[in-house]
Amino acid sequence: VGESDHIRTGLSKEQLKQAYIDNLFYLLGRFLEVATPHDSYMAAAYTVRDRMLDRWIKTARTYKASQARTVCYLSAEFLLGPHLAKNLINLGIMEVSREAGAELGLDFEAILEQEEEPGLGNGGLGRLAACYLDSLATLQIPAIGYGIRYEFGIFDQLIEDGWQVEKSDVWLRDGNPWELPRPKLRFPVRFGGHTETFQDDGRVRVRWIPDLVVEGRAYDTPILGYGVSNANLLRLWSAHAPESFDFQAFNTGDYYGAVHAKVEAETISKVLYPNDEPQAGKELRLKQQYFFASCSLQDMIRLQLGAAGTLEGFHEKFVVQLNDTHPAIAVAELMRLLIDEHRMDWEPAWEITRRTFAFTNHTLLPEALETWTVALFGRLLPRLLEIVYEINRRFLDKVRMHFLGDEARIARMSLIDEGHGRRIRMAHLATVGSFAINGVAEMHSELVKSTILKDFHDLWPERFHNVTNGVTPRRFIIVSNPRLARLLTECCGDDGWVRDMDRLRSLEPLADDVGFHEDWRRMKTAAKRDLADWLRRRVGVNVDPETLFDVQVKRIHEYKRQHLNVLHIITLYERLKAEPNRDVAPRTFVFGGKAAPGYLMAKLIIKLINSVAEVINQDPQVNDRLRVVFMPDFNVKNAQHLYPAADLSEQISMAGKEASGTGNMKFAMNGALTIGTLDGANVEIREEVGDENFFLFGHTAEQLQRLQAEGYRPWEICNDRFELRSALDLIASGLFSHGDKELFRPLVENLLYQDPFMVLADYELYLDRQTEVSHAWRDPKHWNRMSILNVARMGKFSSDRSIRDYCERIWRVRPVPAEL
Ligand SMILES: CCc1ccc([C@H](C)CC(=O)N[C@@H]2O[C@H](CO)[C@@H](O)[C@H](O)[C@H]2O)cc1
Repeated sequence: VGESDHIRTGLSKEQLKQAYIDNLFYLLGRFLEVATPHDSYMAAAYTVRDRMLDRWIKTARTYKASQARTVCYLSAEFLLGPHLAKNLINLGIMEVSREAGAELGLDFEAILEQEEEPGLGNGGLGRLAACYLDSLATLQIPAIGYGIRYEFGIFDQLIEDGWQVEKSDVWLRDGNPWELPRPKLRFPVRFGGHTETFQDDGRVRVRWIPDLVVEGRAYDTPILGYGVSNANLLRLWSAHAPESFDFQAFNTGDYYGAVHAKVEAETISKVLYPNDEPQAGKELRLKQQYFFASCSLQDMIRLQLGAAGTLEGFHEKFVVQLNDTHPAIAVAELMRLLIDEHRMDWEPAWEITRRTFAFTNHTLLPEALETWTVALFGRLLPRLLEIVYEINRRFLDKVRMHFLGDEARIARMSLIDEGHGRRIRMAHLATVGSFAINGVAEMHSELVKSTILKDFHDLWPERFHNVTNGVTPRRFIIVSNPRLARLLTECCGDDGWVRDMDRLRSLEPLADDVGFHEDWRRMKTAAKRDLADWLRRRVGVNVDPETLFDVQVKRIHEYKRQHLNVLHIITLYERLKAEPNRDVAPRTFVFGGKAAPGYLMAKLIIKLINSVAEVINQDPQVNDRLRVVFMPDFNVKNAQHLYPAADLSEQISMAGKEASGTGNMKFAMNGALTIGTLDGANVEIREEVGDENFFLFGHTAEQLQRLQAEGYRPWEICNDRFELRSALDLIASGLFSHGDKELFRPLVENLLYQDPFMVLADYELYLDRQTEVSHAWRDPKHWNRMSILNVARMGKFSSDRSIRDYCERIWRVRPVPAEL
């Protein structure tokens, strides 16, 4: 029976309908008439999964046969988003599935809405990992994503009385049809205890006697490429107790004792840490990091021994990308496995290790650079501490030889920060153990070399690279914005742009085509209407699709400066109150984003946004021209409603703080114009789209540094900026807090007397640029021209380009097409 006509792999409408009915029947014990929307979703998911497994098995067979060099992407976060629509697109069966669903009387949108998104990440770093998995499969690069199967992902965000309220994310409640448990694939991971040395045929070896051993079990999720047969693997580890029930304890009536080991073990993969920059430094976090690093390396060693029977050449078979410092412990763990478990000597083990790892840094914020106290690290991972000490001893010997007598440099470069209570610098461990280090945008990579890793760049300039981030056009154009996707395919003549986005340049000549402008305006307005409907249904707020949709969605953080955006809104409000007939382009401000639960200032900013919204939206004098909305629970699923509908994308971080940003790329790819600072990837977006098609404002990173060096006194800025003074006074007056002058005092005083992220310094420049935006909006022909040129010139920011860069510059891997 040929592939195509097999009921479980065929892609024809009839085969999909039959497969759906069969899955409803045999997997869910349901039939059409009684199936609930969730049953329908599960049956649809299994129908799609079968087609993916078919490709996955053939891919695995092809990779095995070709002994292909494999990229292993180690990340504590994978923000995948809902699977169904994305997999239908990548299989090329979205349209035929819609038809099949219609003929079966199914509500396709309702089925898609059913899916609980796997929120196994916080923000940029986790979503980037997901985009990269999509591009690795689409480019047919043999790759494995390794991470943690958190039982609870990023919290669901409710807004109650304007405040963020966190609800646990029970994403596995109704089962997950996209994963395959691999109960037999399990690895032991040790914690605590002590080490002891012993003689082993004339050599001193070390054994680690742990006082806790947990078991890592694999759960596999196929990741299918777009328009190819390759399906790669995402392997997530879940923690279990080797013995999940202690019968002896039970016999003695110690019921808690009976399940203690089980509970303690499972806690390790229980929940994602919801912090998006500041390091928690919690023991459980270190346990999580070591747990998945160890399971992943043990799995690679199993594959290597299975394929080659030796660990020689391990670094030729595998290249391991460390997604920030969260998996950096892997450097020491590979040494432990090679030396202690596979009885290799230090030197050959180190040669393999340092040729295996590459490290990506995603942030310059000092509080996000992870360090662990030697005390905690040593207590939890005694053998790893010994290995870190030895790596450090040998490394510092080299540094001493290179920089004779420069003890200050030695202290700065050491893996151990001897000050601050002796802490292990994970960024240094990752850097010393890697053959390549990269930042995530040109400006950021330069700052990595000139600031946090300067000493290492002085020592190893050849190891430092830049790979500017990218996003997958499959999810962020085709799934999110099918109208735009159709228009682009029409203009380009085929869908080649989906895998080669530079082809969108062929849109440029249409930037002055009146007819095309009409198509373009219709596409954008329809997306804005969809968002308006969605916001009415979900948030209960009415917005006018004819207004300028000004959108800022990202994690809430002071360096991202959501509060600068609010100051603009308050100033507009005051201007309109003072001069009701003032010519202000009607705007709808949309905010969204989660705050780390312990980050009080970020939570206060959410409250301020909702409080300002409450006053403005109820003010009949202005609410026809100003409307403010905070969209709750910003996640991948909800974001897909926003990117197509935005006219203006707010990328207003303090210059030098946002490593790259990726939301900026998603908005510009969907035709939004960007108002932004010279920060992260904004710099490159402006270069690509043309500075005449980008609303740049603000001080540069150098200018801000100089301002700070000269002694920055934010309160003085207010003295001769009346509107700024007035906006801050209005907040302090209690207007937005029912007269309570205390509520926002911490925020107002922070801005007036510290303002660490230079909000006041950039206020006037921002407002001036925003005035220009309003003028530009008044000229739809000009606006649409800029919008079309933005999309035409965003090819560089496809994650396919990023992955090609990694393959050529760092990983040295080549595509291995899987044959169906
Ligand atoms: C220890 C807690 C913690 C958790 C996550 C992180 C991430 C590095 C934060 C993050 O997501 N950084 C973002 O990474 C994106 C992908 O490269 C960039 O586009 C963003 O600029 C950067 O803030 C730091 C510290």
